Amino acid sequence: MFIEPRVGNRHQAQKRGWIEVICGSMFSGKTEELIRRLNRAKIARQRVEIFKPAIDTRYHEEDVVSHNATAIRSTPIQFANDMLLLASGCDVVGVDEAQFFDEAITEVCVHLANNGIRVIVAGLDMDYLGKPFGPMPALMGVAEYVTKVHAVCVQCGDIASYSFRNAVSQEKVLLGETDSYEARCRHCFMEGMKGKL
Ligand SMILES: Nc1ncnc2c1ncn2[C@@H]1O[C@H](COP(=O)(O)OP(=O)(O)O)[C@@H](O)[C@H]1O
Ligand SMILES: Cc1cn([C@H]2C[C@H](O)[C@@H](COP(=O)(O)O)O2)c(=O)[nH]c1=O
Ligand SMILES: [Zn+2]
Repeated sequence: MFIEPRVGNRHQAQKRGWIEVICGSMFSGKTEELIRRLNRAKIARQRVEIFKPAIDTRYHEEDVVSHNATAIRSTPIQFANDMLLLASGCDVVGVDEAQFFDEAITEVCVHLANNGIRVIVAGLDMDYLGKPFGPMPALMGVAEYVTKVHAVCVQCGDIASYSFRNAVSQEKVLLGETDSYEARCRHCFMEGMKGKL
């Protein structure tokens, strides 16, 4: 489990920022882990702002909601740059579904962290083809802490790192749940892809 780093006495007067990335497949617990960290920050009376891409309205217009129905209020935004203004004056910034944001998100997160903000970003590391998703590799590169979480393969029960798409669509972006996707291990993902290629 991720434990918040303690800032030593020498730095207590000075606000220090950093970047945390939570990545993995669909159903791996990224959103639950993001909400857990943000709730702990709120308990510590830190000022928290949470953002999600405006396109992700699957469960709720505004809340970030996990597949297990845990939820936290957020601000839907269209562009990563929107965070710069909205996050001013806060201690912690949380971002869900980061894979859907434009490439500018990396620079924005670096800017916020350089200005003393703890930035926690959750997102899919791979798309339905098993390829790196959008800005996630760049975000992992600039992060101090990267946590990869795993789902359970619905085919064999092993740990799952892949999001297998059942729906017939080749669009990179296709919002969905268990109706369109399955968490799968490498072996079961490759087996499923054989039938598609
Ligand atoms: N195949 C699966 N493996 C693990 N958890 C699953 C699976 N299918 C559904 N879940 C549920 O999804 C929850 C995690 O949801 P969430 O945090 O929203 O994941 P993510 O944001 O990574 O998609 C789990 O606690 C569990 O209740
Ligand atoms: C693999 C993959 C997923 N998506 C969509 C499907 C869901 O709406 C989100 C992921 O949500 P989660 O919180 O991680 O479960 O992304 C997509 O658009 N394209 C893909 O390749
Ligand atoms: Zn499997």
